[in-house]
Amino acid sequence: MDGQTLIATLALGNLALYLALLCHGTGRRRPSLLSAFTIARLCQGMGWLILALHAFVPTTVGGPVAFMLLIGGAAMDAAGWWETVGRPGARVKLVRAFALAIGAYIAVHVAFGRSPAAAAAAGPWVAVLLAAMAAGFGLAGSAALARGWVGAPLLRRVLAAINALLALAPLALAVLAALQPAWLPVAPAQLLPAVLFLLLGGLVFNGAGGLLLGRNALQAELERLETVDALTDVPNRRGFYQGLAPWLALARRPGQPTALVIVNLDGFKRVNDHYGHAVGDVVLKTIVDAVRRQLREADMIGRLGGAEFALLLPRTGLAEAALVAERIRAAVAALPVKAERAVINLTTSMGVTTIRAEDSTVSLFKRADEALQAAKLRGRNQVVAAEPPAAGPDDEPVPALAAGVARD
Ligand SMILES: Nc1nc2c(ncn2[C@@H]2O[C@H](COP(=O)(O)OP(=O)(O)OP(=O)(O)O)[C@@H](O)[C@H]2O)c(=O)[nH]1
Repeated sequence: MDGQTLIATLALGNLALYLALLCHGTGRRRPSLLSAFTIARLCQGMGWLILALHAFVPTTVGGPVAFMLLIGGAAMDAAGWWETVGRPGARVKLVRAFALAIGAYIAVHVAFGRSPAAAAAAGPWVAVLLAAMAAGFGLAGSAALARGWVGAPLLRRVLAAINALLALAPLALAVLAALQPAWLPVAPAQLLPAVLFLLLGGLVFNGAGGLLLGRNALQAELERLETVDALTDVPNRRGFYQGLAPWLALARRPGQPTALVIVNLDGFKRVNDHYGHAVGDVVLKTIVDAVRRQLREADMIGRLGGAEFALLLPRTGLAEAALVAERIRAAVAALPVKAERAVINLTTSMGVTTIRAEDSTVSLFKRADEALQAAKLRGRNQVVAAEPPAAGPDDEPVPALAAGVARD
């Protein structure tokens, strides 16, 4: 294929991908009009199109505009890779770097554009400058893909390597053409189809690779949401039960006790009714954060549903667990939650128990729930501990509960 056909193919390929990305989006989800990859495809499609239509567009204007669109597309591709690995903030830095690149290119263009002789002499170095800019953005994308190299999926590592190659190969050729053209096997102009061919391969590989990476990320997120609550980012009921299972098994052996606390927000329905669901969500997240701050590293918090949470406190007896619960109750009661223009104060009721040798998940939660219902019945904003198991003749006496904590 000759250079012109390859340029037209690159224009068509980028614009076709742009249209596909525009139409992407399921159900009520809007097409990804502003996603970095969508902008990148539009920029590069237009850049290559201007070059393909060189017979109709004056070179003095068309050339610089096309190259800037191509470099802008490379910057957006890098931003897209950073978005793919969960760092959308990188886009701002890359846009700033692109603004600097434009400034440098315009300065060079103005400096050498006045005399045709100077422009011809500077030509190879302008090519080096453009290749260096593209390489910089290509390597920025490659760095995003290479994050956490050892644990990263194979596809990401291959994409990182290919993008680094696609960034460095044209730069190396441009430098060689400027410094030692005699070392090149063919004239620099004849290398153009090879470079374009490489870029075309990169477009197809990156398009397919990006799509597969996106699908993998979605799959991983769906698997995560099977055990994690999307709103509060703590284990959901299933995740909590999974974390609880080994402790239930351990309780069959004599040893350190493990406590379970059920936490329920008092009158949470009124928050939703009065301020709306969005404010209710903020309140839930803020209270989960406050509770987390009161827990140890080994403790676990999970969301059972609605405004109800469970705490697993390993190596904690009934009296100590009641103390922890009381500390959490006081912390939440003293916490003013700021949401929109409202400041909301909420209280919690809690039921506390410890895992017994004969417990199943059902019997354990039933006991903690009964203690919680007792706390609600006694007026809310309090902690109630379930009755400890009846002591056998050889058992140690059960220690007294903390002052201010009731026993069911
Ligand atoms: N904002 C928000 N609200 C939720 C969510 N899940 C459940 N809810 C609401 O949480 C409220 C739970 O209320 P309940 O626990 O039944 O009752 P309450 O008003 O807290 O009263 P008591 O528990 O009796 O003190 C209901 O209004 C649910 O609609 C959620 O993810 N976000």
